[in-house]
Amino acid sequence: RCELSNRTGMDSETLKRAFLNNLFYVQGKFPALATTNDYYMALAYTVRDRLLQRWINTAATYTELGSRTVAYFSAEFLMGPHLGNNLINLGIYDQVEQGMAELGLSLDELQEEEEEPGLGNGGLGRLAACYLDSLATLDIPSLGYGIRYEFGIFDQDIRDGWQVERTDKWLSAGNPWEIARPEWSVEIKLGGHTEHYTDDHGNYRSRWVPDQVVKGIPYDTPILGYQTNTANTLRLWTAEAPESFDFRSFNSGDYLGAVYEKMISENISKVLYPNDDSSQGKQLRLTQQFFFVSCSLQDMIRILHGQNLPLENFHKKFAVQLNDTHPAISVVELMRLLIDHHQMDWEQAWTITHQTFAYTNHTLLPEALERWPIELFGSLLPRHLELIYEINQRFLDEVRIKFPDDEERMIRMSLIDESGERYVRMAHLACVGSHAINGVAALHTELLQKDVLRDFYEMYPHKFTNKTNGVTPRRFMVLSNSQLSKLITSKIGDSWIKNLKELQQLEQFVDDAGFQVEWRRIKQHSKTELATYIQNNNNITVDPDSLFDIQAKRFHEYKRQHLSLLHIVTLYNRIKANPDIEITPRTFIFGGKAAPGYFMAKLIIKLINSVGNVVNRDPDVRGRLKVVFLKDYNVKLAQRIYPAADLSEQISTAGKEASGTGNMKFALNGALTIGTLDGANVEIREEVGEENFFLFGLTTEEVYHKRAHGYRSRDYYHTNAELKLAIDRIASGFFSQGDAELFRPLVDDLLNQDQYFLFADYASYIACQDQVAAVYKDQTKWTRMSILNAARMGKFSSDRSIEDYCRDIWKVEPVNVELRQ
Ligand SMILES: CCc1ccc([C@H](C)CC(=O)N[C@@H]2O[C@H](CO)[C@@H](O)[C@H](O)[C@H]2O)cc1
Repeated sequence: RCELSNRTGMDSETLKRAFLNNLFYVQGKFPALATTNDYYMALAYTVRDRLLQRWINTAATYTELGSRTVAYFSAEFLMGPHLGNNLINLGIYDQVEQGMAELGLSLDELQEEEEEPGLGNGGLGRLAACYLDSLATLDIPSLGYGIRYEFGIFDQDIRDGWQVERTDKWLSAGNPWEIARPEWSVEIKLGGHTEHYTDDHGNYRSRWVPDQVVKGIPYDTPILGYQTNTANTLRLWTAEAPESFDFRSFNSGDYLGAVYEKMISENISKVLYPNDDSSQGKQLRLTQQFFFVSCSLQDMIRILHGQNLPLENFHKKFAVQLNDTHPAISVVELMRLLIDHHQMDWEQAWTITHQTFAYTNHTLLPEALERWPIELFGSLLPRHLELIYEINQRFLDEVRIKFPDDEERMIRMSLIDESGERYVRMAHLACVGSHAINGVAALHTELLQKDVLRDFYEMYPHKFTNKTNGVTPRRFMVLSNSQLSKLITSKIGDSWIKNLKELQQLEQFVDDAGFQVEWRRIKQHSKTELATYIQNNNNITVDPDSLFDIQAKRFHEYKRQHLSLLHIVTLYNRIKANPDIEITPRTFIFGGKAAPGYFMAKLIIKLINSVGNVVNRDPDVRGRLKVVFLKDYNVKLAQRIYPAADLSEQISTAGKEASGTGNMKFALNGALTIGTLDGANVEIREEVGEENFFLFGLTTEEVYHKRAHGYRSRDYYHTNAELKLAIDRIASGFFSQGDAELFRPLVDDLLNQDQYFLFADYASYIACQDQVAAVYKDQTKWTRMSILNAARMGKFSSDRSIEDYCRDIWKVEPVNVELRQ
């Protein structure tokens, strides 16, 4: 018992003792020799013990009850650093901070030591992480299933203004937050051919004879809820060769051959594809998707059997959410396992499959919709291709009945794209194989139903619902903005952390001068913290009193980072035209990675740094404008940025950003939003009130209309003097030491295509920004709007999103976990 108490006690003394114990017995170090990493590891293991107690009790409870479980299938989980989040959810952050201080250590510094698991690109991966936090906090039995990439999203360095990618060796110092479970390894097949035979009951049977077998090893990470005993599991798969050494080849002197299998297999979970929103169609990517899906489904069948539940109840036990099309092969793999491995008949297998899966679409961009060449697909997954043909046949029979004599529709809806080298359309497979389909914001779901998935909406209107995204207030408020959270709690208590709608109660203090001063002081504090970070990392001095205007997200032309650049150049031109002009001092802060192969996105990063080099040094500017590019934007850096923002840039072309989630995190931290009516901006504006939102730009309908009726961006260039001056300034080479060629591709694209309507939205954007500058001068008004923004963001908690999924799609109930051991 005392040993147990020392490993589960939550008071500062016990924690300190356990910490020193782990430094000694786990790290094998004593203070004189210990490195910061030793201290971090010792603390991590101390916290892990408290997690394990809840983890084991949770698993025991679920096993006993055979609880219905949500399985969240995602190729990406952008978890962020674990230490701080686990301290918050355990409710021991302050005790540990005090304990460490008493030992002469800084908890902040120890947190800095943790390599964040960057197992995702952006929005989709981070949403999965927020959802795991909410599932546990709401006591919903759930499993996250994905890939344990050896190398996550690349580390971004900036060299001479250009993005440079560095390998993300996140596991090099070990990972105290995971436990390997080799005992639950499974094997998956790849390649080869299929054979068909009649079994001794006269049934027509198929078998898959692979030409490669790979082992999948699960690594489990506990996901603790906030102030609850529930700790769910994130199960990530690593690929290994079944035999790590082939002695036969070795003995025949073929040393390379001896480890060839090992190398090939391990490549499968080697690295995350760094593309965000454009499918490359690489074989390894499909192999990765099939690998984790097959491992996960086999694992779920093992769990079912372990709880003596019949396979026929698979869909009763598990609700599987497909996080975009990346795991869509699941539909076929479950059919194969049920029919080929468990001799189930087609109808029953299909009923179970259809009722198990639900599909979330996260993007409208055509280039992001995955479709696999039949050739590639069939060579890697020959049995699955056969099953897809069968699924397609039966599906098209259904379509023909509902829409007779509509060949066009058949061709449009088929799982097979017959054009070119022929392709498998993964979004179609996901729609046909799922009982529910959802978009991630009201406007996005509407556009899916009206456009991208229109045929499927007409075929299955009952399947479609909207599930507006959300974010976890634990990491993005309590952990990353503790001062603001403490102020809020001091006014309305702390139950807002689990019931974000309660933030609304802050409205009663909106005109309370003392509260306003406190609110502004805390924002100022966060801005000063970020200013220090910028000084240390970018060697740029920024004024914390200036308006912090921030755009932090992946680089993509539809997100229009180059539109806010046009604003910066416009302000600069105004100053150059009249240095005494009255301008609200602004600090423009950018953060975000570009997919390594995305030339235009990388050129925009270069342009930001080039404009910064000139503007930040120009004496005429007198420090009134500063441009900062914060490198290596990730979850850890995001936690520094959201609390320090005055203005949140959400300026995508209407109809392009499915939802956005950064927009929610900025507003929850008191930033005001300048944005278009796109994605979740629409709902944010509805909640906070149009008078507290800086709206500009074309609506989705107007964009459709302009695109349909021939849009000539050059006309805007010729009719808007400030726009022309800004473009000419860039085109002249002024920001590139006179090299007019450098940014020509960007300028030419805007003058000739401008497929994202920057020029069409320029005037209204600039006018809106001038309005922003005017309001910022009235700090009382600004603070009032800032308080109202945060107070009215309750809807955008990922807890609300998860409650919607549980009610409408997963039909799953919370399970209460007692700490019995
Ligand atoms: C195949 C390459 C690839 C990789 C990732 C993706 C993701 C769907 C891109 C993504 O992260 N989409 C973002 O998802 C967020 C969560 O729903 C939304 O808030 C963003 O608007 C959407 O861009 C598409 C294609």
